[in-house]
Amino acid sequence: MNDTIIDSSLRTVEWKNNKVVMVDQTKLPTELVFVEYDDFNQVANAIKTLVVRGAPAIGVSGAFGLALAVLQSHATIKDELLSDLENARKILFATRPTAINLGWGLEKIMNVAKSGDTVEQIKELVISEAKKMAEEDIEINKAMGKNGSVLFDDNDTIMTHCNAGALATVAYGTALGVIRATRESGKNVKVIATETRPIQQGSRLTVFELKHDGFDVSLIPDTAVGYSMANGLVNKVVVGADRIVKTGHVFNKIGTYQVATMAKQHGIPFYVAAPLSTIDLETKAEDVIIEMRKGSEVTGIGDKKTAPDDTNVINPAFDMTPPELVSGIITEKGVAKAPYGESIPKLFQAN
Ligand SMILES: CSC[C@@H](O)[C@@H](O)C(=O)COP(=O)(O)O
Repeated sequence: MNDTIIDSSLRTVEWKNNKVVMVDQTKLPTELVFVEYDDFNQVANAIKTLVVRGAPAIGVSGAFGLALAVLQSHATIKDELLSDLENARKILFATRPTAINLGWGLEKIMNVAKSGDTVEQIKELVISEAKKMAEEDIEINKAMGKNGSVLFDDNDTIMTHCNAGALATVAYGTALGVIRATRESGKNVKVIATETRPIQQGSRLTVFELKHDGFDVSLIPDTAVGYSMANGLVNKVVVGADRIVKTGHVFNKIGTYQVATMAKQHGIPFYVAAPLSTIDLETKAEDVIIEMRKGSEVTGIGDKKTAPDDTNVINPAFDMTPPELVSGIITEKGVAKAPYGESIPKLFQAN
């Protein structure tokens, strides 16, 4: 680990001197490395290879990718610039299919671009909107944290899965934002983080950022979720989400469904924290695409092989948790409870 100071000003992704700067999450927890991009194709590759990951963080990264695309374009008229942007949008959009925030961020920027008249004006509009989205992400996470903190009590031990933390957002986090806000409200909480095989976002990222932040955090293998719940080691769960549909079906990191099912079995409240930008009012649960990733993530850990050659692998990156397992959905506009078909649309009316 280099000696870069990690403090509350650390941004997972940001715009600096007409470049996109990101924490390279593939290097954590051993090295804190920042990468700098001036080409939207590099941003697309960073999203695809998980240099940057987490639904809100890839939403903002997509927006910054389009901000680079306006700077890269040689267009002299509006239509040419919009066509260059559309080309970049498609490349960025094709990187990862499940988290809706990516498409949301790209669409937001495209709409802003279309509202401009001249090439110069569009360039300014796109860059300032992308920067605004990054700043708003932090505000939204803090509002979400505050709304969620009332659901947690002094001395709770909270389980979380994957990384829905500062590193999955621009800063502060969604599920970990709720945990941070709970502590900021004066309550003492402990955290149990699942390892989250195969890419280990739990051990590499969640434990890294919570330890850095001075939390009492314990790491468990994914296989110890049932043990922890059955033995009274945990009394609440909060996770993030990559997409939530109108019916309250939650798409999140693979393994979330197992955690939620086990929580139901033990009468442990299971909460989901996500911004409104993660909610998809249009798509039906059965139509959401689950990203399937390469088998080598499962047949090895890093460079070390852990399965025989030519092993068949099924490696879905996300799963779906049905609404009957979800105790509440925490957003920046309030907490939705079942029936979600009614409470989720109401969150948008409050907007
Ligand atoms: C706040 S993002 C939602 C998370 O809970 C989680 O599913 C996640 O980190 C996203 O997966 P990832 O594959 O790491 O991009």
